[in-house]
Amino acid sequence: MNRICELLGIEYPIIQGGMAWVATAELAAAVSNAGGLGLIAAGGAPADVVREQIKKARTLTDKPFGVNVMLMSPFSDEVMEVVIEEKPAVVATGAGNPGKYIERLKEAGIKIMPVIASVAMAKRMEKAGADAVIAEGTEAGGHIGELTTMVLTPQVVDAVSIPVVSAGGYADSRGTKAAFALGADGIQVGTRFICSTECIAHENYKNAVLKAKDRDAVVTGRSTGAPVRALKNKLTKEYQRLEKEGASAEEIEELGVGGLRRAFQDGDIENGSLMAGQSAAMVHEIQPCAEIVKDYFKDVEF
Ligand SMILES: O=C(O)COc1ccc(-c2c[nH]c(CNC(=O)Nc3ncc(Sc4ccccn4)s3)n2)cc1
Repeated sequence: MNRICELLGIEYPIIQGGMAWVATAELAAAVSNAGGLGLIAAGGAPADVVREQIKKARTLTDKPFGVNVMLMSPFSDEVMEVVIEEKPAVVATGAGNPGKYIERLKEAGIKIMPVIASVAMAKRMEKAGADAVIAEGTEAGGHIGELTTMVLTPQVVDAVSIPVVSAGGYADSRGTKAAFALGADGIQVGTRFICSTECIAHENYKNAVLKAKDRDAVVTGRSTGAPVRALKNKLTKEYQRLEKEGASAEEIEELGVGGLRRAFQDGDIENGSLMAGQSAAMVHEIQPCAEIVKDYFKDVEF
């Protein structure tokens, strides 16, 4: 039995990435109904919004689903309180160290799967009691680490004995086979699910992903210590100009605030932050989640 399927009680060892603004209850429920594990993104939302999303997901699926808590959010403490009360099957975390929450999450019977971008962090999370780790390579969209999926995954597999989910750059079943060859127990996918029928991202955002070419998912913010991968547009060019001129972190941050909302809600594909990973160039159609999940496991033994 596949260790991720066993741990989470799911049919396919695929997790939908908890992308801020993009991963709503509708998307998470669709992926869970398709046999994977859907994650509701807490993103930067306040606790009551997350509670309402969990309740909504419960009306849309009776399969396991989770919540992805972005630890850079100013609301992360109160969001975690709601998660401990509402008890979704799983909590994934991003952009930080969930160590201080792990004991109470375990007491609540919730599985914990932190995203990590280094071997040291993977070891720290195993020691802290995580049930699995999501090793995310720099190919991923959004806030990223420096190591590629190809070298991070096998090193994390060698470093910990808990199940490893590999994330970053997975676009089709060739990637799934590669992930298993690298020793992973499952994969996490974000970008391709933006182009799912059930995702409520603006059509312009989805079309920008469909149009992306191999080098269009660029990184900004390395100079401020918060590297973020998004599709090349006026905003990323402005970011890169400021960074080249040695602008302050505040000036650069200022540019990014509201970037995700402008892209996701307003469909402003020039001034919005079109967060997406390098797999965008391999996404060619908008499909229902059920078709996407099946495609990742076409002719794949697990
Ligand atoms: O050492 C520590 O304390 C923590 O170390 C870590 C360092 C990095 C990570 C990490 C890397 N990737 C992830 C999971 N992915 C993400 O968290 N991706 C994200 N995308 C958009 C986000 S919201 C945002 C908006 C503007 C600027 C930055 N972020 S968060 N976590 C996790 C832990």
